[in-house]
Amino acid sequence: MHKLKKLLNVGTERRLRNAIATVHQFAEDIIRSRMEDRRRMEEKADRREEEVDLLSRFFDIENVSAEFLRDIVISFILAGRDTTSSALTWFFWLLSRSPDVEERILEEFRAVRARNGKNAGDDIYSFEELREMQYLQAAISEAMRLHPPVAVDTKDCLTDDVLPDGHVIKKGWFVTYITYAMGRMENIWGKDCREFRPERWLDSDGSGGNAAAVCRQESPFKYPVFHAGPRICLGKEMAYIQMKSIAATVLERFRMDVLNRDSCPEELLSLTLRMKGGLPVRVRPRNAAATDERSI
Ligand code: HEM
Repeated sequence: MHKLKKLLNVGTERRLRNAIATVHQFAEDIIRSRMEDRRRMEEKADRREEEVDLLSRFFDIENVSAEFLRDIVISFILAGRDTTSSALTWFFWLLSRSPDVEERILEEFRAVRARNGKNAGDDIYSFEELREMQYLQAAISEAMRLHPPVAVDTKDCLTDDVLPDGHVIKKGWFVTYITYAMGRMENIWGKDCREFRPERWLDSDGSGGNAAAVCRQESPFKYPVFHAGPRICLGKEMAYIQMKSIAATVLERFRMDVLNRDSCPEELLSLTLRMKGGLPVRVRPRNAAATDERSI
């Protein structure tokens, strides 16, 4: 039926075609506006290397086509936006139920600020300072173990194959792995697999302000949150930097009181694992009176 609908451009196929056109237009507008910025900067001879953004770097590829640029923009928006926001939503919810974890994260901020001769709230954290935040890295990794942004992933087999464990796969079959289930399996993560325990990621337990504790890099085949093998997520490092930067900036300045934190939010499985209804929170500046607050 869908082939007929496509030929006649009716029903769901018509809606799909219109939706694709909207997405393409959105991406093309971003490219046009970036190209104009770049032209203006070049006219003013004001193009500093460190200010060249990711998209502009693709402009420099020889014979790059308009379609290629458009698809790059769409890939990065689809792959990089909903994933990190899903991870942070679940992270903030888990944190609201684990005040001891939050306190350890705040302790880490204080230690990083002190090491770099700064005070809380001075300016946003530098790339190097974010790297030093190994406990925060562990807490975010642990949140994504329990609530992976890409909870289910499916591959289409191009030729007959045999998996390492001997399973035969035929051309055209779909193979699905469920990252969500793998993150909660006792034989992978141990008896406390359902607990939110960032310490499981640290090479030493790091308690008592031990700055040497390092967040372990798990095998992607044990922790396929970013997929594994040759098609592993290209934005993994960028994703950690973004998430740590947002978590650090928000948590250092604000207290996030999650409303209904004792009820478990409903999970919505789409391309990413979303939280039904979002995460309503009451925000107030740290160290401010309880009355000075906003709900969002
Ligand atoms: C918490 C955040 C993120 C998670 C959990 C995540 C997860 C994943 C997963 C599971 C895949 C494999 C999809 C598949 O092949 O079926 C993937 C691919 C990809 N991701 Fe991410 N991602 C995240 C953030 C980002 C960011 C921020 C970017 C870029 C700005 C990005 C760019 C990409 C790209 C380009 C691919 C395709 C790689 C390829 O097919 O060779 N991702 N990601």
